[in-house]
Amino acid sequence: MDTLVASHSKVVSKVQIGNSYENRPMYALKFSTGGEKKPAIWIDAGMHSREWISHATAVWIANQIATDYANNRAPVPKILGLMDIYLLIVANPDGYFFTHKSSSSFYRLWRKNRSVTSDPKCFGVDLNRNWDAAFGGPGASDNPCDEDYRGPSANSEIEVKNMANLIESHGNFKSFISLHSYKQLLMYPYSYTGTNPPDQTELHSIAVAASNALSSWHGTVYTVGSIFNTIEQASGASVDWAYNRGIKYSFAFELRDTGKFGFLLPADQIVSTSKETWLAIKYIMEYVCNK
Ligand SMILES: CS(=N)(=N)C[C@@H](Cc1ccccc1)C(=O)O
Ligand SMILES: [Zn+2]
Repeated sequence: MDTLVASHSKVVSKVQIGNSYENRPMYALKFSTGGEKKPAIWIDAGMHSREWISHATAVWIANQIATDYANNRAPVPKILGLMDIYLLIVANPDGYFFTHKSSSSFYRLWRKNRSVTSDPKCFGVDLNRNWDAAFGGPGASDNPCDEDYRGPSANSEIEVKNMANLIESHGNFKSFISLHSYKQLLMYPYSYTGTNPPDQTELHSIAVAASNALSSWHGTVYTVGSIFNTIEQASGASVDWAYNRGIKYSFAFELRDTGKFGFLLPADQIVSTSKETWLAIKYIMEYVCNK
């Protein structure tokens, strides 16, 4: 991040949105051509720490946004002329650190954050169940030892609080994109209910077009739909929270693959995954900035 800011200081800056539970700084990259409170686009990665392809893709995309802007390559200059982009590469720093402590699966496949819970044997809250959106409903667990433990209350986790605070205090986000892995899905709200969101038709058509752009690169096939219909019911999810706050263009990606490697996607797929994902994200951003 520091290298990117140093080499593109006119358009990229680092914003500390707070610290994690274990006191690691949470830095979002802000891409802006100036102006106050311009409409903005949010992209986060790594909410689930074992989904390493999401962090890697976010790093690649950060560099792509900066270099496309510097080289005046469409549509980035147009997008940044109208909107700011906030990119949080590591939404769960403590979990990410934990996944690097050992290659044994207890560490490498850690998903949650690392907060102490009411059960001394079990650490961590699933940050994607801790948001104030149907919190505590079906699609999350109240057992601290479960992978989808929602936490004691909505926004109980400092990492979620930091993200929600930035988005709320900014108040002018138009799009919210959350990168996860794996399963190759491009999804929109809701996850807490099977009821269609009011903007389902528009969100579905954007997601279909974006996934077609993605597939055009390497032939990777994504499935498109609401989170509830496509992957599972989940309460307390970030994308539902964003949509309920009026951030209409809210999406979640499940990046490669479909299970051959799963969370252990080999590093030699990082660049091709990033390039195809960028085509989809670029499509969404351009659509939003034309609205
Ligand atoms: C495989 S996974 N854990 N990334 C699937 C991910 C699905 C989801 C995305 C967005 C909103 C709600 C739910 C989750 O369980 O949080
Ligand atoms: Zn995930």
